[in-house]
Formats: sequence, structure tokens, C-alpha cells
Amino acid sequence: MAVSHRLLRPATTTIKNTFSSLFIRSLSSSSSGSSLDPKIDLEEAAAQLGKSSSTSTSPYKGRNFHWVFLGCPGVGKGTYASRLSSLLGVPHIATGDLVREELSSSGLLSSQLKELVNHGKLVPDEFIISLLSKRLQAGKDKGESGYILDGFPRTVTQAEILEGVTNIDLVINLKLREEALLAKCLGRRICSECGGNYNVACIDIKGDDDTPRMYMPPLLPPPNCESKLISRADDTEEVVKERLRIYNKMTQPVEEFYKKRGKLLEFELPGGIPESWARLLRALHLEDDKQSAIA
Ligand SMILES: Nc1ncnc2c1ncn2[C@@H]1O[C@H](COP(=O)(O)OP(=O)(O)O)[C@@H](O)[C@H]1O
Repeated sequence: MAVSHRLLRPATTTIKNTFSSLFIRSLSSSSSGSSLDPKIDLEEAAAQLGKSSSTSTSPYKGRNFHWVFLGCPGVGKGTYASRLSSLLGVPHIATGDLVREELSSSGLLSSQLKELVNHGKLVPDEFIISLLSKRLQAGKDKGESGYILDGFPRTVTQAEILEGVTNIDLVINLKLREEALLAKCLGRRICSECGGNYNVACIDIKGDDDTPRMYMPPLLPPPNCESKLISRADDTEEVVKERLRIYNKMTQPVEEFYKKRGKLLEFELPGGIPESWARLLRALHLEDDKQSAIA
């Protein structure tokens, strides 16, 4: 697979400085003219981001959440991160979505990025960091405070850089039995019109003496989306297996990184969304009076 050497800059480059300078630049070059001085200390820049200027009506308003979702491809990071985002009134930032937005542009690098993504490879750290810095800056301009990161960090380098500019309060590591992960990725569908996420897989894994049955019904679309469903190009069996291999090699060490810091909450998904959502809320000591509506 020929991918431009420019994209695969050796990880030995001081990516920390790249992120720091990008981070400051993205904070000081906003179209609305950030009040931040470009020479501002990074910690202060990160603190500015974290200031609770949330205008949400969330019952958790004012509590700053800097959370991360970890988990294998197809485990449901986006499903639960978006629900928590609605409940807590903080933005859900999915780096996979940022990458796909970049792929849909006709940017110089989009064809090379597509090669990487469609083969299940990770995008180079500095590129993903540039995308995330821009998104954080846009959020700051809109008065967002706090965030739930989904899909970042995905390497120890990314985790170290993130730790250098802000404090992550909690890392939720979603886990699901391997045999269910592949079926969920292959069953994933997106409505090409409204962007809604669905899953046509019906997962029913028999239990045995020490593991309960795993039943996850399909998450079917409404009638007006049924004829518009598409799959992601990287959700083929071959690419999903490569993504799982890369996750185990590159992202499992990130779990260790946060476990050592006492910030990792391991959460084994027990089944479908209603059951898992209720149990996740209990694990997070959160209440959700709209529980049935959101789930
Ligand atoms: N933090 C990241 N670092 C590098 N590449 C990333 C990152 N986040 C997303 N990507 C790229 O975008 C693709 C899709 O990401 P995502 O939608 O999160 O997929 P998954 O279902 O595998 O978690 C990844 O396979 C990878 O190529």
C-alpha cells in the first residue's frame, strides 16, 4: 500500500511540540479572534477550554467533564458517548467522525488518508491532533465546556500529549466479547440521508457455566431510512480484523496508561442498549430521569 511518506512521518518527531504549538495556534487563530494571547501558557489555555461556560440545561451544569471513551472497534463507544453527551450537556467529540469529514473533503491528503483508513490503519498522530485541535477551538468559540472524547487517545503518544495539556477526569473502557465485536461491526449501518447510526446484527451468544447469555437485538432504522442504509468502507471482515489487531497492539497500552493513573473504569457491556445504558449510569453514579427516552 503506497502511502505518502509525508503522512507517515517517523513517530520520533517531537509530536508533543507539534501538538502544543497546534493547540496554542488553534486557540489563538479562531475566526472570532480568541482573547487568548498566542504566547499563553499551555496549562492556562487548557484551563480556558475547561471553564464551565456551559449554557446547557443539563442537571449536571457547571460540573466539568473531561472524559474519554476507549474500546475496540464496534464496541459502541459512539452509542454511549453520544447518550452521555446529551445527559451531561457536554460535546461528544468522535475523532473517527472528524477523520471521515476530512475524507469527504477534496483536501490534498484525503486520498492518502482514505488508503490508511480503508485498510484499518491509524491516521498519523500529528494529523489527528491537528483535526482535534481545530475541533476544540471551534468548541471554545461556541462556548462549549468539557468534552467526551471518543476514539482519542488511541496511542500512548496521543495519551501523553493530551496529559501534557489538560487533565482527563475519567476514562471509560467499554468491553464486549470478541465474537460479538465482529458481528456488530459487520452489522453497522448509517443512513446516507440523516446520518443516523443503526445495526442490523442480531447477536445471541449462548451462555455457559460462568458466562451469561449475550443477547443484543438489532437497532433497526425507522421506515424512511430503511432504503438509504450504507455501510462504512472499513466495516468489512478483513478490515475489521485488522482494526482489532491494531487496537490490541496500539490502544490496549493506553488502557494500561490510564489504569496506572487510577482513571480507568472498565465496563463490560451486558447486552443491548437499554440494559447496558442503565448499568453504565449506575457505574457512573449518574441519574437519568429520561432514561427510557434516551436509551
Ligand atoms: N485517535 C486516532 N488516531 C489515529 N487514527 C484515528 C484516531 N481516531 C480515528 N482514527 C482513524 O479513523 C478510523 C475510524 O475511527 P472510528 O470511527 O473511531 O472507528 P472504530 O469503530 O474503529 O473505533 C480509525 O480506524 C482510524 O483510521
